[in-house]
Amino acid sequence: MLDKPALRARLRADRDGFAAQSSTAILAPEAFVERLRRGMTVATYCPVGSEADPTQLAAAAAASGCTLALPFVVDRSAPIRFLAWQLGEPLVAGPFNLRQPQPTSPEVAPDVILTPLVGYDRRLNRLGQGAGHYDRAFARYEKAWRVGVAWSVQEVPAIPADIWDVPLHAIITEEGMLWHAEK
Ligand SMILES: Nc1nc2c(c(=O)[nH]1)N(C=O)[C@@H](CNc1ccc(C(=O)N[C@@H](CCC(=O)O)C(=O)O)cc1)CN2
Ligand SMILES: Nc1ncnc2c1ncn2[C@@H]1O[C@H](COP(=O)(O)OP(=O)(O)OP(=O)(O)O)[C@@H](O)[C@H]1O
Repeated sequence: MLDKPALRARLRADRDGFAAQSSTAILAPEAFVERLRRGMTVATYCPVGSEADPTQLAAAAAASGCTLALPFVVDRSAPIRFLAWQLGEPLVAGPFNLRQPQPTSPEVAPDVILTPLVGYDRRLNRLGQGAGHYDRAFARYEKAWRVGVAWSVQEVPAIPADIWDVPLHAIITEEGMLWHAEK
């Protein structure tokens, strides 16, 4: 099995290749929308490069009366903070080519975390950027519903999991939603 750095390099290249020739979008599956409730806080993200675009999921959450939030990071080592944000509200340039909310936006606790990822497997293990930002956020907000968002080309047979890796509850791709119904 490839180690995490080798798998990341290969999957980033696969994702770039897929995004360059594809014009599909990720739509909000019914099973996702059904779980949303008015007043929930849903953390989305602004895609960078060839990452899957969660805009339709965020729009469905806003339409269901949820409050949106975006991750805010300062560097590799400091944890993510989720800051309140509304669709269309201006963003500022951050590290790693990210676009982030104004740092003065209020911090919020997410009930649903739409999570970017580099790779996933059908057991809902996730491979991220390697900074541990989301793994640490999952440990802090352990009750949140963890939903990975990806292109289907990012699926691999098995992600090598470390002890701190927290599996997802669901993964949404352009092909639909993969999840285990108990959570
Ligand atoms: N769109 C988006 N927002 C996000 C993340 C993410 O993965 N995607 N994060 C997830 O944790 C957090 C930011 N953390 C990050 C940590 C490391 C790198 C990083 O190492 N990027 C590579 C380039 C990746 C590529 O080529 O695709 C780099 O800068 O070399 C990026 C983001 C919060 N916001
Ligand atoms: N709960 C945690 N508390 C503190 N450090 C953590 C925690 N979870 C992960 N880390 C640290 O984060 C680093 C990166 O982990 P890993 O390579 O698994 O990241 P990843 O799965 O790519 O995901 P992501 O960066 O998106 O969370 C590791 O050095 C690990 O020690």
